[in-house]
Amino acid sequence: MNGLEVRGLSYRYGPRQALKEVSFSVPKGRFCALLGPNGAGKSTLFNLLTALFTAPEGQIMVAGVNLSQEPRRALARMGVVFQQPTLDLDLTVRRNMLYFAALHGISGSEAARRCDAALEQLGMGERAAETVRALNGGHRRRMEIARALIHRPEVLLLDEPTVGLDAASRAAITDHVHALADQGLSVLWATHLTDEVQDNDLTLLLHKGVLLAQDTAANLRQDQSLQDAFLRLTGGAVQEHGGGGLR
Ligand SMILES: Nc1ncnc2c1ncn2[C@@H]1O[C@H](COP(=O)(O)OP(=O)(O)OP(=O)(O)O)[C@@H](O)[C@H]1O
Repeated sequence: MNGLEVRGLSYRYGPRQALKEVSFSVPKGRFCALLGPNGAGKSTLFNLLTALFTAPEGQIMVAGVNLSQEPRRALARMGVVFQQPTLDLDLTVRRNMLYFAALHGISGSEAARRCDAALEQLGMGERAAETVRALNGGHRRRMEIARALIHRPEVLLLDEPTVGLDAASRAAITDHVHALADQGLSVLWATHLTDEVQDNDLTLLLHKGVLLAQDTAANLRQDQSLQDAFLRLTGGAVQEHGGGGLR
């Protein structure tokens, strides 16, 4: 069974078609990079996958559960890291985590155990007692990812999670999330930064609402850089931007 399965998904803002018949799947234990320049439709796709928008056409299955038919069950199988941080800066890392656990109906020693385990997975175990305000941007992001794991989801969605971070923090976070996929999680990672994608990753290239390609990064790029492969596939619509980015 796939972690995430999307079939024939379309979405319009009035006359503007933001997504057109998008279909893809992310198997269990795979890291899937959703690459696209600004305006490609990544945020629209995320809003549909997280049920913030309702899809008028198409089907989304989360770990085998139909999102439109059983939203609560489907969302319970999904962890989400949104582009905008949503942390209480004045609480400790642990308090933030426990609050989130409580929202999922997890409390007491079970919540404490899960909180410690999730923080360890992101290399954040020693930071549990610090207030979030004292953490740097990279550690705050890692904490948010740990928090998204506390209810043990099967699918993890991340919407441009490294925006605004330095190169070292970006590399640490991408490595941690690749390790989570290796442990069995299905990961969908939206980005416009090609250097966050590894050769073995599934890669979706979204451009103007259409999936132009889906394959491993190695197959897509062949003997080129991924950046150059994108230029080829998008007919030059994607331009180089600092840090291996697409705009
Ligand atoms: N509320 C809206 N009303 C009308 N058009 C919209 C709206 N939101 C997005 N769009 C359009 O839909 C298309 C897809 O936008 P979307 O924000 O999903 O792209 P994106 O890949 O997330 O881009 P970015 O990286 O800039 O966030 C774009 O053409 C955008 O202008």
